[in-house]
Amino acid sequence: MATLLLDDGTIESDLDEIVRELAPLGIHLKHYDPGTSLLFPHLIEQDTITESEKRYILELHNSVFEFLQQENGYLWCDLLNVHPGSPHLETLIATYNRYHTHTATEPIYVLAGEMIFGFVTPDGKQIQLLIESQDYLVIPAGVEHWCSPNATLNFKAIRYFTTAEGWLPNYTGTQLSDSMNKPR
Ligand SMILES: CSCCC(=O)/C(O)=C/O
Ligand SMILES: [Fe+2]
Ligand code: NI
Repeated sequence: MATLLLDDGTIESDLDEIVRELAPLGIHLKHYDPGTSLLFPHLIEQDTITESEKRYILELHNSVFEFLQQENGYLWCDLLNVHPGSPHLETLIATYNRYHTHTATEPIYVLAGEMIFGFVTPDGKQIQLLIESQDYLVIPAGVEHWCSPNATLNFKAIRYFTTAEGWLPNYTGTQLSDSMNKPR
């Protein structure tokens, strides 16, 4: 289940409260737990997944989540797998852990593991959202965010795309706030 860290150090774990905090940014967050992870438990627990295993997971996932593609007009999706042995892991982390926007919506459904997203609220405060398996997050085009795996470096998620080129980061230069790391 998702967890939200507010600028003043408050930690929210109530989904309705987190949804309320994210609403001014137009960010959508749901927790869909249709049991799809039971369709391929052994696959999402292993670090590496072969291309044919990815296709198998995507096929089963899409058979249950077809409504997401129909409701939102997603054109295609892929399975992102991050694990401690991922090639070019440092590059992937450095690519996305700086504030950026996309010209397209960034929808993501978490299959396993955790990922942290950072956002700037309309009043300029910075918040951090931890998403976990069965969380579905949709970041609207143009909304500033960064993202990074947590210390486990494990994350498997379905990424949906509404454009052919996918999510190209446009960096904004906003500095990550260190207010959360200051002693209280
Ligand atoms: C968590 S998805 C992988 C990183 C990415 O594509 C992105 O845009 C994060 O904001
Ligand atoms: Fe992004
Ligand atoms: Ni659940």
